Amino acid sequence: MPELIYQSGFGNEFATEAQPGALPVGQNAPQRNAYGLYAEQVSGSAFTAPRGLNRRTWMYRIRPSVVHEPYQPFATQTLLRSGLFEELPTPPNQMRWNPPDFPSATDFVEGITTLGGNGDPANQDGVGIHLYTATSSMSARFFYNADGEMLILPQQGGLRFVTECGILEVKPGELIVIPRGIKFRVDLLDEKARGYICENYGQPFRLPELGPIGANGLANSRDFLTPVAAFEDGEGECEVVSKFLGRLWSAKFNHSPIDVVAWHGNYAPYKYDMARFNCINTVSFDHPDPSIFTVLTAPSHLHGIANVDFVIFPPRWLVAEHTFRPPWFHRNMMNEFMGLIYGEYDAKAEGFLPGGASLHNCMSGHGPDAETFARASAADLKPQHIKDSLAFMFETRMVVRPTRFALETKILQHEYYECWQGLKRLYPGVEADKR
Ligand SMILES: O=C(O)Cc1cc(O)ccc1O
Ligand SMILES: [Fe+2]
Repeated sequence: MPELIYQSGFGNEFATEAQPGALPVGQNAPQRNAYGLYAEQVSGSAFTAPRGLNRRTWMYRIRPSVVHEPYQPFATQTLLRSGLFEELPTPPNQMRWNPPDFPSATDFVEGITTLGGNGDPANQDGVGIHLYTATSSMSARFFYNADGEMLILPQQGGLRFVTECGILEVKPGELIVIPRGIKFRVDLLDEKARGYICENYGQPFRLPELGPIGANGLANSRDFLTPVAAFEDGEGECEVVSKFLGRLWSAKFNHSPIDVVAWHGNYAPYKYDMARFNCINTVSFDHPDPSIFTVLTAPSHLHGIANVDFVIFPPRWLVAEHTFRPPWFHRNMMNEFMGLIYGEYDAKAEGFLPGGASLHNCMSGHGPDAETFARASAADLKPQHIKDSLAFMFETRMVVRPTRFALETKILQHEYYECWQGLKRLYPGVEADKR
């Protein structure tokens, strides 16, 4: 496969054609399109959304999207769940999971396993939080999600996304976002694949405001990559799976839905290499709230309160003076789901594994484990490089309600709470002086 070509910039107005002259000039809907293509607009926002938030793409395709047989319920039982997430009561406990095993002969869609979520796709509010494991490519199956966009984080194994807008490849350390409704197929680049998905039912992810940081920094717009047009002229039978109001549906197509020869617009998949994140942090003392590490934010209707923030803890230098450097003890209004792409997270000495996950919900106390607390309280505060580690957080406004699977699976660590039980009373300071 030749090296893939991408267009750069977050939410740009892109224009791309896989055959010369396929894109009309000066208008969107000519009476007849070049090559006998059909024009189709895909809107990712209301027609009337303000300019800066308006998202739409014009596609020039071999057949319009409407040409298919009716959708039927998807026959395979999967562990994919959606809001309202009411399978079981949500305990206020801190929770942590080991990485999931790899099942055999499961593709990306069949292998999506929901750990929890909040809100309701019917209200376009909230998130679904999933793990995926895959051991086979999707071949003649395609997928689209009408319930939300999907931010996908490979943790093991590379993935090729063959989408209506073109082809993207991602490996662990990169993220990919597939907008609501865009069809795609996932092919494996390695034998096995595993990772995380944040399904965002709400307003699309955008770059956070930078405020006093200035015009540059954190995730820079030019590092987001969108594919160029690429199409399949496939006339064979295939299946399109739709996630619609929390359920999976399946329809027969007599052609590949990846038949977009040209497109222009600002509604398209994108990827980002998290190694490009320009990490900003203290050069004096204490450390800022983890919102300083926000890569992307999806706002809610409440000003300043995200439906979900995507935050990373990338390799960086710790230089804070007279400071307890790991995450402090805390309780939050927001709800924190964390995962680990590789390495070790600086708040946990052990037990939080690459491919695993943790959940600390509204007002549930958490922070460094006893071993980390002891070590960091006594550490020699010379500059320290956190390298080879990438943790992330989906920080969301509403309580993340675990699924039945999440609460009953053997990968749930029932002993998680023990990691804090060694935090002995130090008051009135005699022991503290000795530590
Ligand atoms: O809980 C966590 O590990 C994430 C986190 C890190 C930090 O430095 C401060 C707050 C916070 O929620
Ligand atoms: Fe936290």
